[in-house]
Amino acid sequence: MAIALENAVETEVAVRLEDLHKVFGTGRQAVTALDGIDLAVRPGEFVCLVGASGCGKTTLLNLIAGLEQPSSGRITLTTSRPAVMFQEHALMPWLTVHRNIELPLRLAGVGRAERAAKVEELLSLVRLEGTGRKRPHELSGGMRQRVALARSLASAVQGSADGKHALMLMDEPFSALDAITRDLLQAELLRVWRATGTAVVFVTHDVREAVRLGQRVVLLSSRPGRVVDEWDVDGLTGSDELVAVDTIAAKLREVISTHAAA
Ligand SMILES: Nc1ncnc2c1ncn2[C@@H]1O[C@H](COP(=O)(O)OP(=O)(O)OP(=O)(O)O)[C@@H](O)[C@H]1O
Repeated sequence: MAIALENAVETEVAVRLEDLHKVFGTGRQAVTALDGIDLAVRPGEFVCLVGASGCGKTTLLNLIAGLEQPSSGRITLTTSRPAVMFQEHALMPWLTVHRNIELPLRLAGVGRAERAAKVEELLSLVRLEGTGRKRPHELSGGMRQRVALARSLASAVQGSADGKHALMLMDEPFSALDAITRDLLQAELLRVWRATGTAVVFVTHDVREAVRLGQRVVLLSSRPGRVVDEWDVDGLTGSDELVAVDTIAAKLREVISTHAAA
């Protein structure tokens, strides 16, 4: 069980998971959430994790983020400390948008002038110019998630200032939004991802979202979570994209029904 930080330039892997296990509780109460996960993510790669509810997607992100410790196995990050974005925006309600976004920079000891410039840049990147003085409750749900995205980017990009690759871990960040807002934010995320070159591990139970966003889709089985299959979906459009969605959704249904019958 180890989380190793290595020099990014020496390897083409941003994240490597080797035979990762996670068991919650002990004895008869024990729940095996993850049962031997092997996965590698390249620098700048966008990987989507899909799977049925309870298959361990969030647990996997928490392990990569260092919020939980693995029961066994190895996690290697060549990146700076990963930035995390959850379904709930988790903004500080008493802070303005500007203050929320600059928080990771402040914690990293970045000077005032540089912080201000960076926040302006990030606000423009997520198309929220002019909202810096507002507080979260004055914004729509979609705008709040944009602020959360900007804050995660601040954290990811700041961490990568030392020359390491950036990594963002996203746990169903758009699932609480209405379909139109979700669609817009997916497009925004892709634009921002291309602009920043950060690696992304994105958890969703929505296969369509996974195929639209990801370069690679990884399917996890349910309890215990294992990697069942993966698909290269980079650059698919039109009918190819629809075929990929159908194929992955069929496999997901199969995994769910196998689990239900077990
Ligand atoms: N802190 C914990 N203590 C005990 N069991 C846990 C804990 N966290 C997760 N689990 C269990 O581990 C399994 C995986 O949970 P996890 O939240 O990672 O799944 P998930 O795929 O993210 O689910 P969902 O899609 O519903 O969010 C579940 O059976 C869950 O009950």
